[in-house]
Amino acid sequence: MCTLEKRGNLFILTFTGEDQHRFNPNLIGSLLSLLSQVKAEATRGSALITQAQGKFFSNGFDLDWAQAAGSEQGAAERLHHMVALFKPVTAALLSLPMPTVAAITGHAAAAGFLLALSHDYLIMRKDRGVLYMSEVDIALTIPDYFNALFREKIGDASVRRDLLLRGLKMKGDEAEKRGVVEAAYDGEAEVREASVRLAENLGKRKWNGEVYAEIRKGLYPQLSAILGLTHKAYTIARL
Ligand SMILES: CCCCCCCCCCCCC/C=C/C(=O)SCCNC(=O)CCNC(=O)[C@H](O)C(C)(C)COP(=O)(O)OP(=O)(O)OC[C@H]1O[C@@H](n2cnc3c(N)ncnc32)[C@H](O)[C@@H]1OP(=O)(O)O
Repeated sequence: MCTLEKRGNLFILTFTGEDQHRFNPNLIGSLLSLLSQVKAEATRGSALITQAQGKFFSNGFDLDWAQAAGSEQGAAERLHHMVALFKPVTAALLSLPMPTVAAITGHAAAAGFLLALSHDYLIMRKDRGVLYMSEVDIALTIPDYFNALFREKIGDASVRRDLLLRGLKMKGDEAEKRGVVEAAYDGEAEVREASVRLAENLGKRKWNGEVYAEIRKGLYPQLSAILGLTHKAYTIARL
């Protein structure tokens, strides 16, 4: 379940409840719909914070839903279906006309990590929660847009290797030290407060959202191309 709250200039998207916030077609659909609402209601000064309740930010795709297909073939088809359904979520975040912050107060695994990394800034908890790409441990290959996001957002090849090839469960301290997250704090409250502070400060710059989104897409050209995001040039003179 996910909800959207407007708090001044901030849009707060929350995965509610104490479960693992696993992505299945229902939750992916809700997420996409809320992101469309954020885009529609965006104004100069808007910013998005994505957060979660409980011990997980998100534990990735809902493999139980995939297995419920009742056969190996069916499970693979459902998994591929979720991969395809989730791609527009990444595209929506990459093209959102406002700064975005992921407030990671719990575990972010696989597609859950990808969702966090699709934000401009990641604020993480130190004392609980890991960033973890479990695919190598559960024998799943990595979809093209997952790889593109990691390649373009994590510059250090050894960090990408440790996450994707070693299945490292990276805690907040290390994630901050190795440049995967903007900052890490002890305690849930500190993460939420820091995320709001950062989002409000970014919002105060009152950037043109369309230009902001175009500059972001230009930062990640391979990912934008894989996501089917076109690039427009804007020449809006400062009036
Ligand atoms: C067009 C279509 C083409 C498609 C083609 C594509 C290819 C085919 C498709 C393949 C798809 C690939 C992409 C897949 C994406 C997915 O999402 S698949 C689903 C993946 N999800 C998972 O595998 C789940 C992974 N999660 C886990 O393994 C665990 O949940 C966890 C994250 C490791 C957490 O484990 P858990 O046991 O729950 O941990 P805790 O109990 O919370 O913690 C354990 C102990 O550690 C302590 N702790 C936790 N964090 C910290 C910390 N930061 N600092 C200190 N201590 C910490 C915690 O307190 C616990 O301690 P104790 O309480 O003392 O036990």
